[in-house]
Amino acid sequence: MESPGMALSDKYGSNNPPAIMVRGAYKRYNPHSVVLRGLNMTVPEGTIYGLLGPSGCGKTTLLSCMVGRCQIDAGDIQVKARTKSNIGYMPQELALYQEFSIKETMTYYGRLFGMSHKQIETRTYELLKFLELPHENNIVSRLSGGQERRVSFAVALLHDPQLLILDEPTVGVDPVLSASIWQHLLDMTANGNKTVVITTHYIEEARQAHTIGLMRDGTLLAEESPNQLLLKHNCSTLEQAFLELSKRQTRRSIMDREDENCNIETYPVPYKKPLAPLKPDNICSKSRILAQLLKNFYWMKRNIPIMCFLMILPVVQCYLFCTCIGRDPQGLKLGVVNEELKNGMSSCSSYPSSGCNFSIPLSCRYLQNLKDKSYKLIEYDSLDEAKFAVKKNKVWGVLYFEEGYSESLGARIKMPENLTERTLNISDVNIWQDMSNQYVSNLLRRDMLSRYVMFLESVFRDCNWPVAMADIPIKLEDAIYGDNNPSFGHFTAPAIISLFEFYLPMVFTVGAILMEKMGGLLERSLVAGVTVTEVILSHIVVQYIVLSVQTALMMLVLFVFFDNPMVGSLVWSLSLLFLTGTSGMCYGFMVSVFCNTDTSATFMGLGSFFPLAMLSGMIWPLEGMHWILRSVGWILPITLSTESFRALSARDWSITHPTVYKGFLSASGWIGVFMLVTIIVVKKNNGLRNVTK
Ligand SMILES: Nc1ncnc2c1ncn2[C@@H]1O[C@H](COP(=O)(O)OP(=O)(O)OP(=O)(O)O)[C@@H](O)[C@H]1O
Repeated sequence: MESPGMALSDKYGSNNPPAIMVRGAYKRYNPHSVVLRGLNMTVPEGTIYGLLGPSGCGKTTLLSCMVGRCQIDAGDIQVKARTKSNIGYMPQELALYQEFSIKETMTYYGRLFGMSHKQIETRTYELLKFLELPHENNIVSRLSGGQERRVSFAVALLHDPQLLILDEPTVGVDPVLSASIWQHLLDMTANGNKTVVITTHYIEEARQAHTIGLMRDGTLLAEESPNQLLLKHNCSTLEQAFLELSKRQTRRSIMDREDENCNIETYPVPYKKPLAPLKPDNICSKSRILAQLLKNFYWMKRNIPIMCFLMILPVVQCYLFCTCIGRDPQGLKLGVVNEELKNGMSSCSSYPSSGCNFSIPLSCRYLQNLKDKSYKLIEYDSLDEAKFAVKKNKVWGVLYFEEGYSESLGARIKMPENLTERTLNISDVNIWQDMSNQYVSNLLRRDMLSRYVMFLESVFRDCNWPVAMADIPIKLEDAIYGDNNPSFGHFTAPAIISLFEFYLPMVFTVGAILMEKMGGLLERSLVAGVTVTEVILSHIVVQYIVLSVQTALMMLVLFVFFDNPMVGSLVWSLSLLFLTGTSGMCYGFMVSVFCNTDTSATFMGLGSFFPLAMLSGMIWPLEGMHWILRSVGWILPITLSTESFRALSARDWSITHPTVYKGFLSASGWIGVFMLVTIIVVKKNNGLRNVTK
């Protein structure tokens, strides 16, 4: 049986060579969804080819394969306009940057096609006039649906391509304009140089096409000129002809199924090697990179609030981190039961705060020391009452001084020979604590001990005894690295900056790539000839500009305003941060090739953020983790770089120190891993393809 599309030129006697030839094309998205089933199609050069068929029959898929958006699994597609810049493609989705003005849109695509400023200007003027579009400064998102569609059409016509592939260009366009669009297409093809393939749902308007391909279930039912089609099937409308052919196809497939000997059409196994996609003119072109950069800057110009947010976010995070985390709690409440002040003795305020007198309540001097450290002391009459207050969470602990505390302490210090166990007990300060909060309880213990030593030293000083005798016999000398009184912030500041340095570029990259992927924008640019290399290069340029500002601001906040230690080489520190930022950006590329929606990217981003933050030794030293988790932690992207940054900032170790260079190696290694995975997936998907429509 003759297959439509196989012998078109014979049937029509057309001398035109084919501009597009499809032979035995098979395509499926998954095993249960075969979209093209051995389709044959011939588009003669210099003609309009109307591709008609019900929704879901595979028209868009076929056009996508023609322009290289996706690849067929088997068969052959030959497109005469070999390079992408000779093709004008209008996808079904609008695929326009909503924030751009019409002029910016035209400039971007014009630059992509290597047009000069003057050429873009002239062509934009012509197309705006012809398509009855509003002024070029209008923003795309503020146009009506039909106007947006016309802008999309104008983009496809902009560089006056040899082959126009239009997926439903007349949807939402009024009949008058639709007629003039068809007239324009007829004029274009009149001299036989330009070819148009067009899909439309308005079957009757396709009567103006030179050839009509009626498509159903992934094959062509017929491929004829409109008149021949009507004559052959004795119909007055194309719609009737299509119905007639559909009925025949349905009858045939029922008969095929009933006939045991019939070869039921199966998917070709093994697949033939798919065709290479249409190539751009070259892998990397200056004009296309410039166009990409231009587009990125247009985007930034139109999204100033987002850009400000991206700059301010790390500053605010660092500020909040330094002010909220790592500082000692202030004004903690402690209960006091002081039996020394009972039995008619007045309050602490009536006793001197110095002197070498053990018959006045020395407990008051110790308590004063605690008050000086911002503790709030609440007096209770009995120990039971005070302990109850701890249980009721009114105080964090209770200090108990027995009657005769000061005399017993004096006796203990002077060590008389008849010192009894009882005297020793009375000279103790008894403390009960709420230990449910590890950080607060440890802090209380630290302060109560250090303040006790200070108190004893002051007593020894007043009594003219050697002050050193009051201290425990351990001498903490000056710190070799870091501050003598390090704060938690000193430990975490390098981790915070590494974490932000990794995640901010990741978020920015995923946001930028997904925005383009989801709206079909990236695919339109890829069809227009942009290469993945160019997309990545132009993104890197913009990313580095943003990252430089973010890094400078974070460094200012963390190391200048909040004075966290930064004693090492600024050049190496910044280099390490940029390397970490680059690995974050590459991670972003990887996430964007795996994810097609914001939601999946958010899950992937969040899903990796928390384990990374926990396991990278950012909040807690790695030595405190279970050895298995510690081993995992060491190989994560920011662990070694954080350690390296700590070594640089707090210890001024040189690049030759293993801790420092391992950070650089780790960040570089991760860049390699992320990019390798990205490239593999991109190659597998034939570009940064979106599997959604
Ligand atoms: N990315 C994809 N992944 C999986 N299935 C897809 C994908 N794109 C299209 N399909 C399926 O392939 C079939 C053909 O879709 P296609 O968009 O090519 O049809 P169409 O003829 O252009 O339809 P319409 O006229 O409604 O645009 C549909 O069943 C659709 O669900």
